[in-house]
Amino acid sequence: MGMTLAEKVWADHLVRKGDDGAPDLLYIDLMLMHEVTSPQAFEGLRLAGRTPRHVDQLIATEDHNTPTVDIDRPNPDETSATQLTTLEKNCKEFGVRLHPLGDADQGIVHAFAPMLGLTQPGMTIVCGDSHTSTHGAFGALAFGIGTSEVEHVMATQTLSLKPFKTMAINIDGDLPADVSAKDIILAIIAKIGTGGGQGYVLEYRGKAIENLSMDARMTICNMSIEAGARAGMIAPDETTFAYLKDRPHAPKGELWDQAVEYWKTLKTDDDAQFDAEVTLRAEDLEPFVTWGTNPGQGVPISGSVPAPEDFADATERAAAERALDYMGLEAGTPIRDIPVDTVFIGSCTNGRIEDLRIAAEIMKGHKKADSIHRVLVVPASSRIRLQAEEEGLDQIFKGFGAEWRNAGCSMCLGMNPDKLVVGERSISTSNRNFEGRQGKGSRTHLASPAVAAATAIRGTISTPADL
Ligand SMILES: CC(C)[C@H](C(=O)O)[C@@H](O)C(=O)O
Ligand code: SF4
Repeated sequence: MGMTLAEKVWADHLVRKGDDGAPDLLYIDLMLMHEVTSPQAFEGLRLAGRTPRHVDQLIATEDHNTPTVDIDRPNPDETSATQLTTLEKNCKEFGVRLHPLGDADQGIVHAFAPMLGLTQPGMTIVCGDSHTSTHGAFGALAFGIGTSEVEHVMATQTLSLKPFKTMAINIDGDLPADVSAKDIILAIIAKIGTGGGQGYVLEYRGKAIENLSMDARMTICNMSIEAGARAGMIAPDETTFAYLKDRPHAPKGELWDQAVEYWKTLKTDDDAQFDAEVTLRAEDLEPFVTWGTNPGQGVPISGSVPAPEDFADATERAAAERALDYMGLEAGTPIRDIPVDTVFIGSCTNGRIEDLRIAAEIMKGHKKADSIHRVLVVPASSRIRLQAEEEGLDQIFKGFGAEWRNAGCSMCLGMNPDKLVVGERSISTSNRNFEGRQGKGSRTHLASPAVAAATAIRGTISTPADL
């Protein structure tokens, strides 16, 4: 029987097969690191008197605790400053490459690496971060790991783990005009639930996926974790190769030709069997917005806030009740009637150049609604910021009344100065809307850059079609 893409990458990295159901030992090609989940791993190595086994297969950046304004001044938050100086000291001591704040290639860990051509088809890639699934957009087997596993990979460049089950997510047909990659993944999570992908690697397939750009594919794979999956993958193709060509760390010359020959083999065999399959019709999709406190509590923008009794499952009903209370929403309220206070365009889900272009195109010639307190536009990496400035996007954002920021995780999570205050409601292009995610008592609605931009103009949750 044939093999799926994930099974092929797994087999190509098998150091040792586990006996009688024991975990396999898997070789890890690349580990990405940031300031939050690396200190303990470095300390573990130090205490054991070890050094990294392949230091050239490790690379770090600063992204979670970094400010996005006044980056040349001392970090206003002592804990954040300590996190960042600790990473700098550790990388210096152990010889790990680091792109710190202020470096031309600094950025969110899941944005800077693909842009450097470090993320390549067929690789195994890990990071102490749950959105490492982003890199599966290139046909890599990429997944988040815990701090003790970060230490294990530093010391051995391997990981002990059991193979993931495989789930095909088929999306055929053509996407309607105002439907984006973010809407696809929010619809998938709403369909299979935040636990639907538990133990699986999801392979996104079908014409609608093949027609997507690499930025859009990264948006989809990024949120695989929000469906409970370990990883998300898309088979590499000409779109992938064109994105990677001539990037700093991509293979060059003869090595490029050899790499592309191998990369072309990385697709699921026609006779391969997935453990599960889910199918959505692209034509059925529309812009999606979350109403609740997990990424699965979302509805099409034409819908309304559901009532707890709409949920047959008792657990879901109780979760909906709690979510409505936390979000301060009434069942039956049309999504388009919900006013927001703040708009955040950024994160490793939707902070790339295509996302900024979409938002700028919608915001051009408009001003932010008077009812909107703040619009933050935060590029996912410094290179993206420079690219956006070359294209004049920053001028559009500033003319609109938005704040144009330096690269970082920013308001995606409340771990740096970019936070919401209690009760403040945002429309956010990030990937999590948990209670307190963007700051204590914050209320987050997840949506695409197009919906965020249209909402910034109208003040209530909107799509460009509403302008
Ligand atoms: C800080 C890090 C461990 C965390 C994660 O991995 O999810 C963060 O990136 C997030 O998005 O909440
Ligand atoms: S942008 Fe958000 S989701 Fe992505 S790595 Fe940073 S905190 Fe995590």
